[in-house]
Amino acid sequence: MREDVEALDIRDVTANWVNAAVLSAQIDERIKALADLSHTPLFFGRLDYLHTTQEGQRFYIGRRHVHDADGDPMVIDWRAPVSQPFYRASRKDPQDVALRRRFGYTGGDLTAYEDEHLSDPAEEEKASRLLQAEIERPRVGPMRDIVATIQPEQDEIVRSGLAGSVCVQGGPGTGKTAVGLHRVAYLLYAHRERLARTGTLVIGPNRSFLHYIEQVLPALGELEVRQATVADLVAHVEVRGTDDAETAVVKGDARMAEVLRRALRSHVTPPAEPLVVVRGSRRWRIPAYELEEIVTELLDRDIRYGAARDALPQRIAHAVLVRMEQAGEAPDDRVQDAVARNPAVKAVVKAVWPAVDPAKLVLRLLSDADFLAEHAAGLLTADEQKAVLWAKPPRSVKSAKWSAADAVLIDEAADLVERTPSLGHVVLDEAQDLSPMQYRAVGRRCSTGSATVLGDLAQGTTPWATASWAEALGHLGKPDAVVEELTAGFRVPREVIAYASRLLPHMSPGLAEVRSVRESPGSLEIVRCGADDLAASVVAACRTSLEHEGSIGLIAADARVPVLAEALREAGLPWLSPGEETTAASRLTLVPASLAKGLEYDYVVLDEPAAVVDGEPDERTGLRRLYVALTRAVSGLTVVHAAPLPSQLD
Ligand SMILES: Nc1ncnc2c1ncn2[C@@H]1O[C@H](COP(=O)(O)OP(=O)(O)OP(=O)(O)O)[C@@H](O)[C@H]1O
Repeated sequence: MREDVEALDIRDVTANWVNAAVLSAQIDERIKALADLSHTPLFFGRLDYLHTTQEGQRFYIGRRHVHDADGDPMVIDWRAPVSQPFYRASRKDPQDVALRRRFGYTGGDLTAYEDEHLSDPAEEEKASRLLQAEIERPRVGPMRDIVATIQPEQDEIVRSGLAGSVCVQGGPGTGKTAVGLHRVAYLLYAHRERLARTGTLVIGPNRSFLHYIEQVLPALGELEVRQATVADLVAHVEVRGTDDAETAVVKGDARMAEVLRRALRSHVTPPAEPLVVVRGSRRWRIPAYELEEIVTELLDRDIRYGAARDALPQRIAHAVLVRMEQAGEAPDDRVQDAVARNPAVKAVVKAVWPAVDPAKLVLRLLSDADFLAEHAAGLLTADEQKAVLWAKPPRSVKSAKWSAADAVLIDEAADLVERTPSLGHVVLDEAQDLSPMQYRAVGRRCSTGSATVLGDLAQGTTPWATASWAEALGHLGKPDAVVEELTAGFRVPREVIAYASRLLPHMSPGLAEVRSVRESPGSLEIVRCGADDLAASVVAACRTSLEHEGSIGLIAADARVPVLAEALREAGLPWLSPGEETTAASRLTLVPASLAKGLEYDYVVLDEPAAVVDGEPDERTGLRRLYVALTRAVSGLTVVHAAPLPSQLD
């Protein structure tokens, strides 16, 4: 295929040099896309259909489509409809599949295969060893794709249609992130043209997380997907300030949207004076009550403040034209445009419907107690108003110490003034941590598209973390999204997840425990030491973990990170920070507990669980943070503690 593209002669098919340059750039892209990747085999599966239906057809399934010299398919793209039974067929529902074969590779070499004769009642169901080997394959570098081993319940989410939004609740390591990314790849395949026009976006909690997942889609051949944090989306101002929890909760509450709406609309002042337009020798007069009718009509219609402001001069001009017609004139559109641009009309618009800068509007709300009280009446209590008001009001938008929550308020105000363009599809990962106002900010970026919302209520660690998906989806503007639950755990071995799940009843009662698909006895070790030996014991545990292949994460309460960094330095153990790529030479990452969410390591050493819990403002958040830290390990977890373990782990 590559040689075919390389041999293309475009001299006779291009009309001019621009065409030629564009076409040859496209050809270069195609050649690049067809490059061999030494560790990525062309196919990972085979399906043989029963003779009765597909004439005994046999398909090889891979990451991309491959055809032979005659153009006949040799490998089918995993996203094509014919590939679907590879992921979905089962003994209960064989979907006409006689044989499903999975291929195993080591490096780029074919080293194993596994057969299932789905239509043979005599054959027993067995757990896939290739799946287990794939999960336990040591990790170096960023997250990998899972195309070869997507599970049936995951596949249903991956292939659900573009029209509907989906929300996935799933415990740690159930594959939510993987499913979300593969869904984007699937949607781009199934709706390529539409999404190329409207765009797709993946939203993650922080830079290091985005860095960790950024290679998955390119490895599947999808290079066009944007990635961002919520903060990136609302970067209208520079964020230099922070809020205490109480303030941030009020600022993130959906009631703030109504406060902003009222405050913005309060800028519209009913006209008190009539309008007089002079044209040539004639004067046209529109009385104040008629201007007011026009303004009221625009206010009542649900259009953006800015759009209404743009429409107002034409509405007024129309009223003038009606007067002209009544007087026997025959004005045309050009006259209407000229009237709309008349200085008298412009002056009315400026007085009645002034331009509003979103950041200035928020600045005033947070600085001016009376202005806030007027628009928050009946919405925010006196205490809540006090919580959001700045103690020392800044002088200008530039000098204000905006917080992350303020930036979201400005985004809301900006959208009230001018509609935020919507993308075709948005994937929102770690969604449980968003405030209602943040959900709204994401929601307006997919208002005419659809969303995939991924999260785990038990891992919510912000003071505003959502308590129910129904509520969150309401704020997102997708109340009809289907909520799916993933309960099979791929990352964390059974023993470790069972240990972490002891926390569930104390922090998120009612949520289902993850069922691990992997039994790995000996994967959990708990080491007790004296307070003076803690750092040394942690370093020793890291050394032991480093004897294994793969990545090692040392997770600790944020406050303990400097102490441990020093201990590692003294011991001569090099380490990385989250977001820095692990390599074969550098495999140990020192992870503050606040950044551990969404990440994973082959072996994890967890420093002093009690400190992780105590690092949070309340016990529930502390236990949730600990739950996140306890569920990052793929092959082994060593917990090292000097202080007593939190009693909920007993
Ligand atoms: N079907 C699968 N085949 C192979 N590996 C899988 C499969 N599903 C998930 N995994 C692996 O399990 C691990 C956890 O997946 P992922 O990070 O997507 O889970 P998550 O639900 O987002 O976890 P968390 O809640 O901790 O963020 C990853 O290494 C992923 O590649």
